Amino acid sequence: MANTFDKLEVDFIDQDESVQVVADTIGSSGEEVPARYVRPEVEVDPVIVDAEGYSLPVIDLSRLLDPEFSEEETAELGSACEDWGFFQLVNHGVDEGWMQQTKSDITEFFRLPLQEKMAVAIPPNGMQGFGHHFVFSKEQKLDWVDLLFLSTRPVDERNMDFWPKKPPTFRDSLDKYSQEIANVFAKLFKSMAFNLGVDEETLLRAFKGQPQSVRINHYPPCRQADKVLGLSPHTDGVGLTLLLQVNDVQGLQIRKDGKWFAVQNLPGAIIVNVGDVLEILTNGKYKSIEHRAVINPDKERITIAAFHSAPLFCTIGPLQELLMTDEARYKTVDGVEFTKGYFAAKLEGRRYLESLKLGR
Ligand SMILES: O=C(O)CCC(=O)C(=O)O
Ligand SMILES: [Fe+2]
Repeated sequence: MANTFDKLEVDFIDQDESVQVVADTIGSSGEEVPARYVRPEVEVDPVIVDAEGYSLPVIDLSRLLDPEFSEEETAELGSACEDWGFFQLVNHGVDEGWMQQTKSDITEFFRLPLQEKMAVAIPPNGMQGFGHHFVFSKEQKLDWVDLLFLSTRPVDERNMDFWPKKPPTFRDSLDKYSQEIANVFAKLFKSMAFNLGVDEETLLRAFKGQPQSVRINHYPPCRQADKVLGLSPHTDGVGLTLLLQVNDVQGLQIRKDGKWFAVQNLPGAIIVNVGDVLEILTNGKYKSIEHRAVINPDKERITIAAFHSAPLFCTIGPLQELLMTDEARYKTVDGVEFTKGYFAAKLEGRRYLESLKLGR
């Protein structure tokens, strides 16, 4: 069955080179970084480290679910989504065995010879598979990353052509991981609905069918790490993102008070962030915050981001229940328009969300 991403098949972009592989070409060599990867801003941008009195909120899922503590923890969750748009989730209950298996299968996939990874290469103008998204000109700046992007839910919309067959356990472990993460997502949404004072069903309806996709990021090391970016600054065009670091190399930075805050991922914690769609649904109460990924000079870094989106064929706008007490701060658009607008703006270095804001 055709997947939502196949339906979208990016007709709005003319890609000339869908697969640009960093790792197997220039990743570990000591040569000069090619000009199209050089980002002069990385060296000069101010970065906040933990010691400066900032610390990323930590939310405990077991407390959210425990009647004795849930009210207190839900208030913490709300503040984290309002003030930071990011938090670390501990005691999330994701099966440790599957988490480890997923991590080792992902690592093994990226270790395969290029030829074998190309078996699931992103086709021209496609979204799913291994490679690099939206490479459409020789002048365009590129991120220092090779990714594997897959649509994981609804299950019957998966396009297995892009799911690696090697290592042999890859498909099974990603399937289980996707289910575990979908469960966490549903629990978080329940608490968020409570915090927002809206009916749980209303919020879940906005994510009907629980569409989920994963972006598995492989950031090769780079001798001149302060000249490149693994992922350039962006916000996620989805509801919620759950990010797992596959190895213990840090690299995520988030926008805080005009500087970049370097996240120190707690061992085993999942990093959760609010995306543009949730900012719109909550009428701006929860914030979708800009973030980026920096590169390590010696070590590769691997992460898996699970995106929970609104279905493509739906409308995205502030929840009606919130508009009883507040005026709409964002336009309502349909899912296809939103997705196209998000990617088109991103390629121009703009934020689509800004053009949806009302009353400025
Ligand atoms: O790898 C990271 O630390 C960030 C990943 C991310 O922001 C994304 O995939 O959207
Ligand atoms: Fe992101």
